[in-house]
Amino acid sequence: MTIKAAPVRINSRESAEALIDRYDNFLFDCDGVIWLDEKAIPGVLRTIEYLNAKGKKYVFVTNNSSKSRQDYVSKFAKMGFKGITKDKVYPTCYAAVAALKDNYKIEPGAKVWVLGDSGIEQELIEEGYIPLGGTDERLNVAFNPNDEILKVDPEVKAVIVGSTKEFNYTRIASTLQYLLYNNKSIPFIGANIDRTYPGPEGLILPAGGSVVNYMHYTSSREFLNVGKPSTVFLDSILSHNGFDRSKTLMVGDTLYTDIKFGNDGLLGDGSGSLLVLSGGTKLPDLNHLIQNPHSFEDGESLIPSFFIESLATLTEWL
Ligand SMILES: O=C(O)[C@H](O)[C@H](O)COP(=O)(O)O
Ligand SMILES: [Mg+2]
Repeated sequence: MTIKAAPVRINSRESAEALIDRYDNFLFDCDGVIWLDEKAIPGVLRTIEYLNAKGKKYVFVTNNSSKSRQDYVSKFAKMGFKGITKDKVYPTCYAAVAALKDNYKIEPGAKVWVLGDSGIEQELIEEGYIPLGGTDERLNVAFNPNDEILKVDPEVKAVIVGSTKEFNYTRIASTLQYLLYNNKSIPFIGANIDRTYPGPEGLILPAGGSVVNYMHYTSSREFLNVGKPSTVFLDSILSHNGFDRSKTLMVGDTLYTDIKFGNDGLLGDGSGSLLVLSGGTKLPDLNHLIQNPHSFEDGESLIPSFFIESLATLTEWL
């Protein structure tokens, strides 16, 4: 068994410069790294501008499925980030639709049931699929066992579940009908496994994985996780962008999604993960992991190569 070295703290000009020089490409998580809900984390924009000036390449990889790539383009622009185009943003609503085609060979034109926010619907429509469920207003009602919406449409070819702030019994019950239909034969795609995410005002909020796992439990069905730490997701991002794995760094705030993504994907020749403490993981959490890696499932794979207070701190040292 190999014991992973303790992460290196980026806390000097030399360590910050060495980190930036070492990597050509950066994968940035969003919630907890770039922003907390609708508020940009102070100073992060300056770090991105610094990387632009240095000619570094980067994309954003978020497990959040609530917004489409186009929505993210608008969100970045509103916060003052320049030149963030659709091809630089990888939310899991996009990854889920890619899985329909690549994993399940479901052709555009098919109907897909959605439990999740509008990002999934928008990405489905963009690829020529027909979303059902999702933000349909008929789901915003108190549960009624005679409701038409509980009747399965036999043309539905897959179910996608992701983050939603509209979680109610009518949505759960209607989604369950599809997951149980025809001997549980309709593919079940989950946008992520995140339990929580860091919201505004220091709030820790339920994330998409809590919705996905609710449906996993109630249906007794496994799901395909298309989000971080999926190596399929990572490989497709690296290949779309022509990023050399050994020169790429993953920057995130969650150990079991972001850091595992970078570590399992062997980024930076095995030293390609940077934890920021501006989101859901705090220093005591990291110390607890380092001291007790074996009390976590696959604990060694959760230990970052580097850590820093925030992405903004990187340029404060330069
Ligand atoms: O489902 C969610 O809400 C997401 O898991 C959560 O927002 C994490 O997103 P990320 O940190 O990957 O941007
Ligand atoms: Mg995050």
